[in-house]
Order: sequence, then structure tokens, then C-alpha cells
Amino acid sequence: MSSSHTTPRTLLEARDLTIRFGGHTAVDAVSCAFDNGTLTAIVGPNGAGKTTFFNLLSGQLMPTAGKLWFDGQDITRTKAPKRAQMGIGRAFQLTNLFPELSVRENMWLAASARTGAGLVMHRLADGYGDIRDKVDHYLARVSLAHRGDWLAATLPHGDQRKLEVGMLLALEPRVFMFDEPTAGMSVDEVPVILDLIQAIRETRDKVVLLVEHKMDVVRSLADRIIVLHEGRLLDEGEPEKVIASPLVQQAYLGEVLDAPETESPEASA
Ligand SMILES: Nc1ncnc2c1ncn2[C@@H]1O[C@H](COP(=O)(O)OP(=O)(O)OP(=O)(O)O)[C@@H](O)[C@H]1O
Repeated sequence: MSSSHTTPRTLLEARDLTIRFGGHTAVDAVSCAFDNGTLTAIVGPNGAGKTTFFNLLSGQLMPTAGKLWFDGQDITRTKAPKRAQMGIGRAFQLTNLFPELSVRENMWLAASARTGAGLVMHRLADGYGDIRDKVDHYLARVSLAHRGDWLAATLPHGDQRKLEVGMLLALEPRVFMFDEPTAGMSVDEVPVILDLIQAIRETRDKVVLLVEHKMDVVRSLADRIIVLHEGRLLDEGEPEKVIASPLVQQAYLGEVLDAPETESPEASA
């Protein structure tokens, strides 16, 4: 393993990662390493480059300059499907779902993605019991066991988000990427998702990355925050310290960045 640039715990590392769209540099020489067993929240004002940075990590976009390593391998030019196969999994905002397939079939596709046992096998065979067990397991994990036969398109929005997270779990990646995982969910559904993310973090051998605007969610889950501003890495470190930093407060001027004092129980709902 060519890991002169990594520590043993580092699973994913970006070095001077940059992408330009015409004259606009959306991500500008960002360097950071993500260690096994950590959850990093990526925050920043609107247009800071968070989603673009995620796209560079998952392979939806290729960088103009810079390097990316996964588990000691240079994956800078590796395409998104291959990265997913290698263990970099991303939950998209509902675009991963197959609306005309059932919840169970969607889960099957995710659970079998690495084995190549496609949907036909699901319909035909009694074999593949291990995949069926996996599907049952992850359906239960996201509280959707009772909705296995529903078409994904007919699920309420909150359940679609749960299905999406369930599919990511079923891929069993080593890097979990969540892009505002609770967006559009009702207050009572949010804890299911946050508990799942917390549980992944507690396995202590995965990397979890979270783009998140809600600072209460960031505080409750993240070991570390990375702040992007105008495409650059503005600050990083332990959440309370970073949120309180004058530089970060300044970058958020004009947006609501809640101060890090103690919250009332209602405020964190
Ligand atoms: N394909 C593209 N072509 C041109 N400019 C782009 C493209 N994708 C992103 N940008 C620009 O790059 C900048 C960063 O966008 P990005 O969506 O990554 O920000 P963000 O931090 O995720 O914002 P938000 O919090 O609003 O989702 C913006 O100025 C955006 O307009």
C-alpha cells in the first residue's frame, strides 16, 4: 500500500482538491483526511462548495487539480460506480430510488450490488438466502419491514428518505456519505435517521461524512467539522470550537448560525 501520505487510520484523503467551472473555482485546493471511526460534518454558507466537494469525493465530478486517496490507493480518476464498489457509498436526495420498484426490490438491488445477483434473481430464485437476510435486516433497521411491498414512489417522503438510508446501509460501504439526510422529514421522523447515523459512527471502523445545515444535528453527531467558504477550507476541528470561531461566524454573516450556548430541549427537536 502506497501510504507515505497517510496514517494507518486514514481511509480517505484529499490533497489540494480543486474544481473550476469556467472561471469559477467551486472547490479550491482543499486538503483533509478522514480517519476510520470518525464522523465529519461539512458545513458552510450557501454556495460554499459542500455539494461540489461531495461530488468530487464520490466521483460524480472529476477534479481540475489535486489528488484523492482511498485506503492508500490513488482514486483521483476512478469513476463513481467503481468508487461505490470499492466502498464509498453515498445517499442521494432520493435520486437513488427506483420509484416503480417495491421497497423490498430497491433494498435487494442495494444488498446485491456487490455480488451482481440482480433483480431477476430476486424474482426467480429461492437461493441467495444471505441477500434475503440482509434485505430483511436492513428493512427492519430503517423501520420499513411493514412496507416491503409498497412501490417506492407511493411511500410518504419520510419513508422514502428512510429507504434511501436503508439502501446505503445495505451496500455496506466503508465510507458513508450523507447529504442533508433529514431534509424535508417531519420532526418525529428525524430521530430514526439520526440514531442510524449514530449507530454507524459507533461501529468505530467506518468513515461518516455529513453535509448538514442544522447545527443542532451537527453538534449531536459530529466528532469534527470542516467549514468550507467560497470553495476553500476555512476551518476544521472540534464542533464547539469551530462554530464559535470568529472567522466562521464572519463567513456565515447574513445566514443564521446559531451560537453554541446550551439549547432548550425544544430547540434541538
Ligand atoms: N456544474 C456547475 N457549473 C457551474 N457552477 C457550478 C456547478 N456546480 C456548482 N457550481 C457553483 O459552485 C459553487 C458551489 O456550489 P455548491 O452547490 O457546491 O455549494 P453548496 O455549499 O453545496 O451550497 P448549498 O448549501 O446552497 O447547497 C456555487 O457558486 C455554484 O453555483
